Amino acid sequence: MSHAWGYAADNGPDKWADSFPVANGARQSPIDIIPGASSYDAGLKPLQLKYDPSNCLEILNNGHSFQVTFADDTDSSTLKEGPISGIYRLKQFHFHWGASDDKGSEHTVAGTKYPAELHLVHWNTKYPSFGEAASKPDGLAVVGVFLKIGGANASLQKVLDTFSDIKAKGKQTTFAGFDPSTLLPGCLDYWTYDGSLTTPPLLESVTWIVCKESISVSAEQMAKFRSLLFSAEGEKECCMMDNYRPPQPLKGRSVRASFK
Ligand SMILES: Cc1ccnc(S(N)(=O)=O)n1
Ligand SMILES: [Zn+2]
Repeated sequence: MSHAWGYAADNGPDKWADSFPVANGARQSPIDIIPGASSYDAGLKPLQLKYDPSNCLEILNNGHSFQVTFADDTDSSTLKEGPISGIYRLKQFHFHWGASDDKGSEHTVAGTKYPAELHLVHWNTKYPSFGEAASKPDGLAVVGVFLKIGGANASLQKVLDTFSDIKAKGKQTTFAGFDPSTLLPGCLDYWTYDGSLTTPPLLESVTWIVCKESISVSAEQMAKFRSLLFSAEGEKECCMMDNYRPPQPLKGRSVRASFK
């Protein structure tokens, strides 16, 4: 791929292996989660997510999605327990979504696609930084939450209200005091498996933790997601949608469930 990766026909997921051969690796993400084929593991602990809103810094359109970035210089916004050992710090959260409400999530559940999926990205503090951790097999832990069409989500609306400031690629704005735990479902039952980043560089360093319960989003709010642009100011406008990678081969991996 002579040009930057994206989600179009000429630079999308089917082309990523040209520049990132790990795209065909043994532990790629996302996957189709088949509940009946997952195995309940009584040894899996409840997730311990503790976030400090004062760590929330800014929101950025990075040309592939938008991300909310957190200060990660202390252990004040962390993921512990669950399937992981040690302390993982929250680095950022972002979303993936579709051009219509019948698609958009990266993980699927017995083939069911959701209109969007939230990813909360954490890195293992046994390593000195996110960048270092991202190259280690136990370096990252991403909590995935499905969005399902229903009532408007007041917490999500706080994020959507910044979109006029970050419409184009490269735009960012201050976003302080947001508590990402308000985007979590009430029940934190989860599936977990060993996987990868779902966008280049597709590093196989992620312990995936996918929540069984979804959060709500209204159809109007989903339309707002699609008002963002893949393109930068001055470029031909290209609406940001269908920024999801389809499920990848399981290649013998097992998926464990924290619930019966
Ligand atoms: C930080 C980061 C980079 C690439 N991909 C991901 S993702 N979609 O696997 O969470 N996160
Ligand atoms: Zn993601």
